[in-house]
Amino acid sequence: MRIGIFTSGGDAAGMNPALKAFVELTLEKGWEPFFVYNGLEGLIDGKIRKASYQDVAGILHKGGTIIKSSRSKRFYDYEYRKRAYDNLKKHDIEKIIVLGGDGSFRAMDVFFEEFGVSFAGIPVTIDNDIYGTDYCLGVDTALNVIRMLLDNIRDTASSFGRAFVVETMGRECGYLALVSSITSGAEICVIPELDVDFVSLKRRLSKELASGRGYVLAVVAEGSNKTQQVADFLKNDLGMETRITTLGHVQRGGNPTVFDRLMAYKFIEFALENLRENIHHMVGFKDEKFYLLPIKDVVSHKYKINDFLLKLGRRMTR
Ligand SMILES: Nc1ncnc2c1ncn2[C@@H]1O[C@H](COP(=O)(O)OP(=O)(O)O)[C@@H](O)[C@H]1O
Ligand SMILES: O=P(O)(O)OC[C@H]1O[C@](O)(COP(=O)(O)O)[C@@H](O)[C@@H]1O
Repeated sequence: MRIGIFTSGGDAAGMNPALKAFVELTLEKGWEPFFVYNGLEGLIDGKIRKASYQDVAGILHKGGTIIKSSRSKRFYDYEYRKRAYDNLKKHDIEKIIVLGGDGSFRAMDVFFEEFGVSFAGIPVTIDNDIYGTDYCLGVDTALNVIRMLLDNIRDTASSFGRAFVVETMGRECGYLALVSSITSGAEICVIPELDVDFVSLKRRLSKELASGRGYVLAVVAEGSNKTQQVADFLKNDLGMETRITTLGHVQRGGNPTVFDRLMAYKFIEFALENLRENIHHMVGFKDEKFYLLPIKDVVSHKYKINDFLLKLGRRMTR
């Protein structure tokens, strides 16, 4: 059997370990692994090549994706999806594994409906915002990168007695900011999922500053659109010298953590074990178990951060 794999949408650490696992486990099964380079764009352009052990040697520790990723405007048009299908047929590729987010899964589901190409989607995004899975590959590495950066910012914040507003990525989801706030001991956490009570915050932080607090760290999710507002609050209401740091794409890079490397193997193994005819599902990880969820269920629901984490985060909003 010939199986293709591609990486699509925002890259994340864990993609390379997953590619390595894919080649090794596919060859062990006596199947033929193929790489589609450059995501959906490469599928349209026929950038498809048989993969070998050599291709995946020495990549386990690398962030990003050695086969490149893309966002594709063309894939929204039937004409280009047909071209993509013809490319797969040319190589006799029967099934696909896609490493990406819900956008990529949606794209492949449309493709499945039109051409019947079975596929398994493995959730990979630093945002950890996909319905049906507690964990998306790459989020652990991103959180560790953010932790390191927040620790660095704390060093300078405390040295100067300043307030820092640190903006994380995450699109509309506050997961990265929330977990980072909790695990870095931030004083303020602002995410789209929680309301902020600036009056209570002022009361609490004024008291703390009066009794010796030397600096303030606020972590703000990009999706809340409140970075400037929080900075203005710290400057005007608390009278603090304030700086904004937007972490940006540094959060997407870095070598994958042990956890992401291990999870990459587990996700791929489960996907290959279940890559039957007519599969058009995501491999989810819930309550410590892998399972399959139809893509239509994934894309028709919104991911919700669990209540326990939200409860911990709420303390930093007031
Ligand atoms: N409804 C759709 N029909 C066709 N292609 C789609 C559809 N939705 C998403 N895509 C394709 O999937 C790509 C990846 O989606 P995107 O949201 O950018 O990333 P992610 O997979 O990380 O969520 C898009 O650039 C687009 O080419
Ligand atoms: O790299 P780009 O195109 O600037 O996109 C930035 C976005 O990609 C992400 O890093 C990852 O998002 P996806 O995994 O959904 O693609 C977001 O957190 C961020 O908002």
